Amino acid sequence: MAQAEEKREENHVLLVAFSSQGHINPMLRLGKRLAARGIHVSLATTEIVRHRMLKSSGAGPADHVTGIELLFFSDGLSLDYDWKTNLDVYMDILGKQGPSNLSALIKEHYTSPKKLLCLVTNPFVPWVSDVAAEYNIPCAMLWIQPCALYAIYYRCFNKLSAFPTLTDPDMIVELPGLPSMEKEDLPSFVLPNNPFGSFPKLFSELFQVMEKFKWVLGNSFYELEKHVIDSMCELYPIRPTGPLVPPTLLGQDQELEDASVDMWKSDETCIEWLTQQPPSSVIYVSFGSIVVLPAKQMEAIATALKNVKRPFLWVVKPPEFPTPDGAGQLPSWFLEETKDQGQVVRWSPQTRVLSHPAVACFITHCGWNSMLETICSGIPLIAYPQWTDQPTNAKLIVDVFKIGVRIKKEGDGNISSEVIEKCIEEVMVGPVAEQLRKNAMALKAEAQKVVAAGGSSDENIRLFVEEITGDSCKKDGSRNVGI
Ligand SMILES: O=c1ccn([C@@H]2O[C@H](COP(=O)(O)OP(=O)(O)O)[C@@H](O)[C@H]2O)c(=O)[nH]1
Ligand SMILES: O=C(/C=C/c1ccccc1)O[C@@H]1O[C@H](CO)[C@@H](O)[C@H](O)[C@H]1O
Repeated sequence: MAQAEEKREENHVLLVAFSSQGHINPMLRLGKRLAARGIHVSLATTEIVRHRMLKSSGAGPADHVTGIELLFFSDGLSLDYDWKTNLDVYMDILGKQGPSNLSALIKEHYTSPKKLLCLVTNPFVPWVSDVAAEYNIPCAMLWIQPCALYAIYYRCFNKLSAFPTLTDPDMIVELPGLPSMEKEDLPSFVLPNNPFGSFPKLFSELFQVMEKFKWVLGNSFYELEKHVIDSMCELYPIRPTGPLVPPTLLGQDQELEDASVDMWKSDETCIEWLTQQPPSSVIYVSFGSIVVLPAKQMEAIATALKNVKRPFLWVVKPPEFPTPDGAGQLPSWFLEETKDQGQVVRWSPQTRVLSHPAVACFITHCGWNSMLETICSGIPLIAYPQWTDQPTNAKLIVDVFKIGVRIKKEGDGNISSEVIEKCIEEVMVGPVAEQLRKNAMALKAEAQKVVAAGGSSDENIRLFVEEITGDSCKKDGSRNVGI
């Protein structure tokens, strides 16, 4: 047997991730923390990731990320398939083709699959637990959104609490460990008018068979979400092991190397530009890798940035599937009229941007990775959520973590530039801004503590490793540090 194969047999965990950067990177970072405790780790995802990584780096085959081996399987579709327009079809085909393709990959790469300690999956590929069962391997899930979302979906899809319906769309949702939530605060997938049917179906199936997952790990930390984490103890516990962000943001760069993939090439010139700006002066704006804002909303943000006359750095990622209505594009006047005020890039080195001393606040779509990176950088947020977990993440920012404000939509669903300007001023100057900054700095300090030796997330990882390697006497998945 070749040496690499021998290694795979011994103390090995296979992570399986959905193809988005925001799903793969927390998995890889969990992988690094397992590797630091002597586990051999590989990550399997779909072919599109290999393709995007090659495009972004222009380099040779992407088969390792700082010691973690990458393996790829087909999602059953061509690389240029327009998943954005056909989201439900995409999820359906992935759910049908993924299991057999992953199973074949495991057979091809592991001479004795049964010897794998564990498969770790994430919520958009829940069928991985069936592949694990086929080989009699235990399965864990890394929940890659706030624990609050885990609790909401668990209660909603097991019908343990009342949620809005077509006949009562405006009801207030009351759940243990969480503030009262209006429909604007709920994840879009639990709303009766959610247009993407595949996600409620996926989550409904997933949350009714949670016992397929021996462990549920979370990309969050106990001290950030203690009430809602405690509320799940009696139902199906979640063990927070995060924040799974680059070690530089946690003061751990000396002891831990980062593992992450870049699907888009970042424009490093913005760091140079940031260095020329006064401390805490720049408004950073980004809506992540997927959201494409309608032209009217782009116009409102552009107008607000120009009017506040403060330096800004705006990530405008060209839409993967452009439309003729100008969605996701800057208004034609913007670059010329703001050329001395700010910078626009197609993709930024976000974690370096957020931790740069010139950055004052972040206007964000509230993707959970962006939120954790901001928490670890200690700066306030301006929330402009769009879909999936983002509305709930915005609610947490404002009412639970108290580190930001939210841009409220008008009755017609649009946003006005005046409202955005008000939000910017609120987080930049005055007593509210001061309090938000204080709270943000306190959470940053807490985040550093939980991942350090003996911190709550570090302990949860230690327990998990003990249990998958059989070094523990108690294996019922219920132990959770902080509870
Ligand atoms: O210009 C950008 C915008 C985003 N990101 C990274 O992309 C991820 C976005 O994940 P998130 O969950 O916030 O949102 P998604 O893109 O998945 O909607 C985060 O890790 C960001 O640091 C980046 O590197 N450069
Ligand atoms: O990264 C995604 C992927 C969404 C997707 C892509 C293709 C087909 C279906 C769905 O979503 C982001 O994930 C983050 C972590 O779960 C989350 O916090 C962000 O809000 C999502 O935008």
